[in-house]
Amino acid sequence: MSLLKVSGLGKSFGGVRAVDGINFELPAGELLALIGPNGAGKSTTFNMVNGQLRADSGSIMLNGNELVGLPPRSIWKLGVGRTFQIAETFASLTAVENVQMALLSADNKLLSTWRRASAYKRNQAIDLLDQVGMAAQADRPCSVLAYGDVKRVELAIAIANDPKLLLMDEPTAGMAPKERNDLMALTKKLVIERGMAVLFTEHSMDVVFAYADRMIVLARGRLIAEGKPLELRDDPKVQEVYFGSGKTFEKKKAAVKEPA
Ligand SMILES: Nc1ncnc2c1ncn2[C@@H]1O[C@H](COP(=O)(O)OP(=O)(O)OP(=O)(O)O)[C@@H](O)[C@H]1O
Repeated sequence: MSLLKVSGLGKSFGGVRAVDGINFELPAGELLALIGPNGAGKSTTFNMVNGQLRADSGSIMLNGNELVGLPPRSIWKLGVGRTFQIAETFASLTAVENVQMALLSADNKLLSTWRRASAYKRNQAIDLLDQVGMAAQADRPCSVLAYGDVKRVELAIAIANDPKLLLMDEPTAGMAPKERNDLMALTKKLVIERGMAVLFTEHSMDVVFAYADRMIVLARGRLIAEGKPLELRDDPKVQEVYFGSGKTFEKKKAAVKEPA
């Protein structure tokens, strides 16, 4: 049985069918990329899986539990984690304190009850930092860390609750190629070591081809293709909506920065 089974999932905003009856499965231990052009329905799909948006139709089963209709915290408790962007970490806290905060939250403890803040599960927090290669920088404030290192701390925070499924929304956005590869290699290592599944959106096709075990392609809310990335590269439907435009997302983004 797959860890995640999405069936007939749909969501409309007014007259726009943002997600139009999609089906896919994700087994444990797999890195699955969700790709598609702007407005394809990727974020809407993500937000339905983590409970921020309620689906209009369909089902999202995690290990036999229906997630549709549950609030985000219940979904998180059932084992769906997500990475948060840099702005959402506490930059003035040290790396280990950030992970300790995540452990507190996982244990349902409030900050006000955290009497000995610096002592709370410090060893466990250091162990999590060790898993992402950041133990040596545990006591440095996140504000002074390199961008790629902050991303590693974010990963440690995301795995503090021991998720079965980790959602990563554009994990490598804004990173240089070397940092991207390091982060995705680390993600792959965690997937293998922890038997965790990862669903991620990604604009860099290089990252998808190098690291995703499988990918699903959305266009206008519909799932138009799924399979191994290198097998889908030549799929005419994928080329038409994605590569066939002659523009990758990267080029599009670069074009925006160019003077008119
Ligand atoms: N809150 C909302 N209200 C109205 N329309 C929305 C809302 N959220 C998304 N949409 C519409 O739903 C469609 C899918 O949007 P979505 O953000 O899921 O796409 P995406 O694939 O994540 O795009 P991008 O790559 O640009 O982030 C789009 O037409 C978008 O305008």
